[in-house]
Amino acid sequence: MPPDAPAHLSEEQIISLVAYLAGGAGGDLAVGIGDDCAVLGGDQTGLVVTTDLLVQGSHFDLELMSPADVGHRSMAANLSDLAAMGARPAYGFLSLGMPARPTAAFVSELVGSMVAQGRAHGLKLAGGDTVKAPQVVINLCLLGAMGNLAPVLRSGGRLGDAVCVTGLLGGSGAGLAWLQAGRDPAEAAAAEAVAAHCRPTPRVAAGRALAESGRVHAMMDLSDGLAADLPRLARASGLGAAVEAEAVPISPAALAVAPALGGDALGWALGGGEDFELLFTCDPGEVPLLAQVVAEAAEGLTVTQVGRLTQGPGVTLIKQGEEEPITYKGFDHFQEPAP
Ligand SMILES: Nc1ncnc2c1ncn2[C@@H]1O[C@H](COP(=O)(O)OP(=O)(O)OP(=O)(O)O)[C@@H](O)[C@H]1O
Ligand SMILES: Cc1ncc(C[n+]2csc(CCOP(=O)(O)O)c2C)c(N)n1
Ligand SMILES: [Mg+2]
Repeated sequence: MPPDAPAHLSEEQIISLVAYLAGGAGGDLAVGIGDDCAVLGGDQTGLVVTTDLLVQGSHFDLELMSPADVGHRSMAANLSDLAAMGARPAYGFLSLGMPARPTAAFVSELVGSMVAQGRAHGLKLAGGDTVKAPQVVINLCLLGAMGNLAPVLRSGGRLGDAVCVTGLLGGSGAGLAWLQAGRDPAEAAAAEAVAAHCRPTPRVAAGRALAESGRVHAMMDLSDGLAADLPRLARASGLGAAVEAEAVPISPAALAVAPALGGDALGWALGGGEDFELLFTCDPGEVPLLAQVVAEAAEGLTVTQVGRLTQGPGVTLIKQGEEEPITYKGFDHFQEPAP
């Protein structure tokens, strides 16, 4: 253990410790721990690999959503990491843990929805593992193919780059808050937010089109929220970033439920997580062209410039002209609750 390790670790500190123990990329591993996917080299050149573990109570609550929703979300979360590299989904491996006495209806709903979401993006389920577990746990490992394209990494950002996001942010966090407040998911005002949370759309075609354009410098997907994910992209690029609060494309779905829940729509947009939109950087002059590329690839999906890459250090939020360090927090599994 490193001598300066704190007693209790955050999610990010755990990953740093694992990366320290595992050692970095090299040899036939082109990109190891630290990006959305590992990038294989040597005989496996052109393949990227991602894996995500989803656990009842941490990532989904089967009291609040259907097994089909859980299956869809699990596959979407993983496909989103392939999208972030510009990869084409290829093969999936599903490891499933379930309590005793699982029913055919439950497995059909969960896995059927997962397979349908994968197939819609060209992915074939090719294997996995099944065990009894105290609660439902789902691990997907996906392989993506780059073809003749180089994967778009988090580390390619350049000073002065425009920082852009696809789509709208905050809908998923708002939908989760609605469900966790015990509100009726069928209520019209919340339908869009609940759908954003239960049935997110991974931006596979947009990610591929952005990679194909050759004009994107760095890219990742937004799983923990802009407030957590942009610092990762900026740090990987050796830079900082500034975000204009007024430019953040807050989802109308989040704005619609905020008053009823006493919630903060900007907070969901920056820190709610699980929107699974793409975050990318490019020359500021290329934003309109890339917006067109994305709109054509993904049925009118929008691109919004939310800020720029700076010398740093760190990420600042510009609110009504005032620049301050970003205080919104993204999602961390091991975050201690506020005292
Ligand atoms: N237990 C672990 N062992 C090895 N590598 C890990 C472990 N946990 C995370 N990583 C690696 O650390 C990096 C960041 O992981 P993380 O799960 O935060 O990925 P992400 O893409 O930021 O999030 P998401 O998977 O939600 O999109 C990835 O390269 C991932 O493969
Ligand atoms: C029951 C329940 N509680 C909390 C959340 C919120 N949540 C869980 S994981 C995550 C970020 C991405 O995860 P990871 O970093 O593991 O990929 C977020 C925002 C949820 N969806 N369901
Ligand atoms: Mg990711």
